[in-house]
Amino acid sequence: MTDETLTGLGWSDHFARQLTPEDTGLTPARIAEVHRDRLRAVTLAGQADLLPSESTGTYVVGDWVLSDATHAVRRLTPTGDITRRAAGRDVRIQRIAANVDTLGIVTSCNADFNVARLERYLALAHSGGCLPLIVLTKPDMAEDADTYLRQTQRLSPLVTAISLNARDPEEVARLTPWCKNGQTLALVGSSGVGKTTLRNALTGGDAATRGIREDDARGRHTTTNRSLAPTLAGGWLIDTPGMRELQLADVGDGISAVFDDIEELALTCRFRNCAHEGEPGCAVQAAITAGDLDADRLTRWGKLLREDRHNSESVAEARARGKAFNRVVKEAVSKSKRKRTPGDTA
Ligand SMILES: Nc1nc2c(ncn2[C@@H]2O[C@H](COP(=O)(O)OP(=O)(O)OP(=O)(O)O)[C@@H](O)[C@H]2O)c(=O)[nH]1
Ligand SMILES: [Zn+2]
Repeated sequence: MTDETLTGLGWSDHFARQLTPEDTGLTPARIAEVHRDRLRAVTLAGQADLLPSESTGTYVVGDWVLSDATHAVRRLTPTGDITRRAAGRDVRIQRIAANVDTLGIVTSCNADFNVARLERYLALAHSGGCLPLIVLTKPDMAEDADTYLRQTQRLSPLVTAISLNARDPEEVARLTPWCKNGQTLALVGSSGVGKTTLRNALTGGDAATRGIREDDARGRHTTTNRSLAPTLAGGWLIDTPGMRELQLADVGDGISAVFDDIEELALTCRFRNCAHEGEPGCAVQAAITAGDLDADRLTRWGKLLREDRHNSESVAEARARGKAFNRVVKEAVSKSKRKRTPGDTA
């Protein structure tokens, strides 16, 4: 099942390898929208509405499923998941999108620009198994657009950064390499940085942008659907709602990748548990003194690590609590069963 057209939907060997003889008769479908009681999918035959075989919360935009034309019979393991800690008091990891090739991290050349936030998104991209691409919008409105680009390029030699006016379709066309030939690009970033404007240019759509929506007396102001939209270049675009409550959890590997320079230095500190706060023989502090490492960067690394640990620990704790609660319920149920067993005089 390596049909060229399936490749156009984002299919690859990664999914083909998961097929078993039992799947004969089922066809691959890619989830484009998740609704309360049904899934909208794209297939080789066009769009299809499928009934989920698990709770719809199991599926996210970008997932591949095998379908019998009515149901999503089986969900295939994705190449990676973009996740976050769910907003609210419940501690829960929430999948946001799956099978994303490139995470387009959108920020604008103004007050939205924030190095620490970019680093969080880079960690998120790494943990989600996708390539990070930083898109700096509104350079046309900034006097010093180049300084933003330079700061971004300094983040990591592995990061590609592009500065473009999202309102100019010719400039937006520079994003084509990341969303053609079945490639999936997902956009993340604060509200108002230009994601809808980019989406419209890339897909030929006409979703209302923030500028237009502000004139709208009904006060709609956020993009709520997370849908998979075909791009004009033959790829796919996932536009997630403004992730203002982005909380990192379980992305320790991503943080290590983004701050590999510091983690490598830390290996050569005299003490294995060095906190890099002035201990003797600290290689990290030595690098700061020598001007090889930015002290702010060390602070941001520490903050992200603490955030990730806090959120991930809470997740583990919540799981443990859930298990303990289940045990109590089970014990109570089996006790009451024992009581009701006929002939049991105990
Ligand atoms: N001058 C200029 N304006 C831009 C650029 N990108 C976006 N805008 C404008 O900024 C405003 C916000 O853009 P949107 O595309 O709605 O932002 P968004 O990220 O989709 O916002 P949410 O849907 O709330 O997440 C609109 O008025 C756009 O026309 C740019 O590169 N240059
Ligand atoms: Zn140290």
